[in-house]
Amino acid sequence: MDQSTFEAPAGAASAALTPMMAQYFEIKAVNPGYLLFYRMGDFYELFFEDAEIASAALGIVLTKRGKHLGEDIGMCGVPIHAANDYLNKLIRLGHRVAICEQMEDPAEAKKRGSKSVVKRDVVRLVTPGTLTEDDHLDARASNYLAALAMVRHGDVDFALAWADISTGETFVADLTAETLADEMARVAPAELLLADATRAALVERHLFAPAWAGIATNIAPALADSEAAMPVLRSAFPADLFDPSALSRAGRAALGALVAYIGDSQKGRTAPLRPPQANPAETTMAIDAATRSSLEILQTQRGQTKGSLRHSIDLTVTASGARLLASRLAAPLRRADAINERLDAVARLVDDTLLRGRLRQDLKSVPDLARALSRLALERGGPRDLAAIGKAVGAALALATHLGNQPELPPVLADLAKTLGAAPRTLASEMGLALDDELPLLARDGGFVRPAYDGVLDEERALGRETRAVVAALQARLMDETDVRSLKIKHNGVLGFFVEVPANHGQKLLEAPHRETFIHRQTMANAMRFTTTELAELEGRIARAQDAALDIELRIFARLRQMVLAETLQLQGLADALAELDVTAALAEVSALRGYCRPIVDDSLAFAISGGRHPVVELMVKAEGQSFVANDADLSGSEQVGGGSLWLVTGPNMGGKSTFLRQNALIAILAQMGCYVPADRAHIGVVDRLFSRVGASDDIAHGRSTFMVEMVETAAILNRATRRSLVVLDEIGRGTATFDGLSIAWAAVEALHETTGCRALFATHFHELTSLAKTLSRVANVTMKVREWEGEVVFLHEVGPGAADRSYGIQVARLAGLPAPVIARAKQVLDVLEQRSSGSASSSQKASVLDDLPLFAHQPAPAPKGKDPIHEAIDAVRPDEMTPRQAIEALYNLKKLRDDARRS
Ligand SMILES: Nc1ncnc2c1ncn2[C@@H]1O[C@H](COP(=O)(O)OP(=O)(O)OP(=O)(O)O)[C@@H](O)[C@H]1O
Repeated sequence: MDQSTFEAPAGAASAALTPMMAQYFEIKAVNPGYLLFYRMGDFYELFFEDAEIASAALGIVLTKRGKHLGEDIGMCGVPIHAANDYLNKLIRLGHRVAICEQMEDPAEAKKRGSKSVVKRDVVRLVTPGTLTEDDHLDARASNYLAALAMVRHGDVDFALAWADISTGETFVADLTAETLADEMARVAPAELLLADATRAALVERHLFAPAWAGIATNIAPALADSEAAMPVLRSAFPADLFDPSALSRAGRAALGALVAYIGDSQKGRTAPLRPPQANPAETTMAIDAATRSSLEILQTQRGQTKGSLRHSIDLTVTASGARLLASRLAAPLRRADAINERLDAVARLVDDTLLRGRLRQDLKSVPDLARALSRLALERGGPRDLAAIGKAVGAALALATHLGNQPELPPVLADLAKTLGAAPRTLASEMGLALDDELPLLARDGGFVRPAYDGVLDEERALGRETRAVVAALQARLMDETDVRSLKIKHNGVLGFFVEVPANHGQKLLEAPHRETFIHRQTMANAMRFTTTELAELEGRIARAQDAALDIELRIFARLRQMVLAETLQLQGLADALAELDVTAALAEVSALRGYCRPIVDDSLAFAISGGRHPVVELMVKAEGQSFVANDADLSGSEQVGGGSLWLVTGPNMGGKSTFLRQNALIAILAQMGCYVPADRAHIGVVDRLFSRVGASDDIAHGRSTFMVEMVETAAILNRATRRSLVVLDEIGRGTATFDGLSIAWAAVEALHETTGCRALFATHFHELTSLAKTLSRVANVTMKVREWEGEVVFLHEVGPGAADRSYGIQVARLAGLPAPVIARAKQVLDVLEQRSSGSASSSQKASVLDDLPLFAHQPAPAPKGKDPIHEAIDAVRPDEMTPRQAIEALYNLKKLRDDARRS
């Protein structure tokens, strides 16, 4: 333990710093903004304000340790063995932590003088975007660190670079003011690096989303400099795989900042970043932030995975497969040939149940290769990570054999078989030979090398075991010599080996002749402890054997680690292949289990879905024992006719409009990510951009009303949608006065039809809009069918041609439990308004009818009484006065009345 002290010496001037305090302040000063975990023996201690923050956040005791400038120094401590949990909690709460370790043995420091302080240094900065440990990460989600850079000249405004250091994936993309928010929504980084000037420019241009404030880390402008970035990037990536000069200035600046920040946070350890993929969005379907949220692709609008599209189709069996599935869902493809290649692979596994089952079974035991590799590279890995690599390689080879035995594999599967088959076999065999079955988390705990792997290690271990036998023999001898039968040789961390006798025999050993042999160490309540020269020598031999064995094990660990790191690129490729195989098999599984169909995907402007279902609502409805009603949609068009078609969807609230709208957007996403779709048949001409505005949203944090948000989003659609886009819009114009709203909706439909020519579904309660179908050739009216029965509305959830004549809002309000007087009053008002708009009454008549209506506030309208025979029969029933027989008869009568009513 470090003997130096943190406290100012008693009586010293209050400003005097002990050497340790000086060291603390020095380290703290170069790591501003971080809570400093300052290692002292078996604890990380936090001081001053850090201690106050951490004790409040972690619920641990805040104590005092001496004074500084006349004030108490607050302190709290975190034991080393539990540090990970505390760290995790702090990071989740948005704190950043600098881990400061002791860089030498306290004995070393002592050699320099009794007052010397143990050398300490920060070995790692822990931030939300630089996590690598399994305890800190969600195994099934990527954890991106992103850097945003801006240049004020040239054609590119912004660039975003992002990487997951737990897997090495790295990307960089040029962005414009328009695409910035979309890309941020797709990447969803855990931490965003940006310089103050960039942030200010974004805020000024209303481009800084409020949510980014919570993940933003301010970096020095010099870090995001396009020139300074060049040497950083040249040394980070192999020249033959990546040429930084091919990037835009902004791209270089962003990527340079990202790499430099990662380097700094890992304090010299190299994260295994892969050569960056540039501009990944160029080949994928553009989906803006509002659409992602509206369609609940990766998470619901409440931020939960359950209930999202991902949750409903994720049948992957590995963590890396789950991460890849999520990134494919977030970025469906835009090229028909690439999509069809994926679909070919899925189709093969849909058809071959046996092969699919076998692959999935084998995949289940594949460990997370990419994350194990990353930890090893960052010197944070242990024996279990080595074993994971060996196991993954072994599994890859087995999978390659299953696949390789199959005739005529589609290209994607053939490529996967090739990559898997080329896995570095020696790693699997070496790890199998070297590593034991039960492994410690950390190499320094030792005991992980399998017996018979290393001759010298076996010898040292045998020596350790032998000396233990010698200890047993010594105990027997001492027992005989002293004639104390209860004498024991024991071991603890403080004394090492010692002889223990019960208290009543202790005196005997303190006296001649035994006192020549036994040296007193400790007196306990019930026992007395001694040592002997022989025992001390033996202890030295055991300790030396243990040290020697551990030393050999650590050298073996280092060699195995080097073997693994030498194959980094190949192992990363292998991790990708394993994830891709898992995703392909999982999509095939979901397609087969749920009766999805293979979509035809081409470059036409088709969008023809027969028997389409909503992948999430279908599961929910089925879980409630009901069946989901499948619906067709046909928005197909062509260049010749001026583009795609637009369906105006009318129908009652709760009739299933939103579900129908969303299901078609989700079908497009699933098809283009390379999955079968929930439909009987589907033909989709590739969609370049998807827009979906379904369900109200407001943005109070941004100071914009629901209507304002709606208009901003509608503007984005009208400005950005192309002929290839799919637009799904729900009730545009509902948030303002009726006529304003109607006019806006009317003009938006005309613009989509006449100018954009995209394929669109447009749900509305403005029934006036349906007359557009008469004048606009590619507009068609459909409606959600309902049936009315005894004043109740029954939703059929079926889409049929035509327009709804009513919204049934009042019936839905009654279902929702609005008080009966309110419902009755609403009906009266509706009747008057309908008469007025039908023009059957003169204006003075209408006014007087409205005036004559009893006002709800003064005189609640009576709840409507049942006048039909069923209600009358029920009213006539007096259960207390009935015999069982009469009750049965009454029941039969009621059923008969109900049947009569149905027939009429
Ligand atoms: N095709 C369907 N088959 C079976 N049930 C359905 C179907 N479509 C919708 N539903 C059920 O009806 C409920 C309401 O659907 P939805 O939210 O789509 O209605 P809506 O017409 O958009 O209503 P509102 O206009 O009030 O938003 C769903 O939660 C679901 O339970």
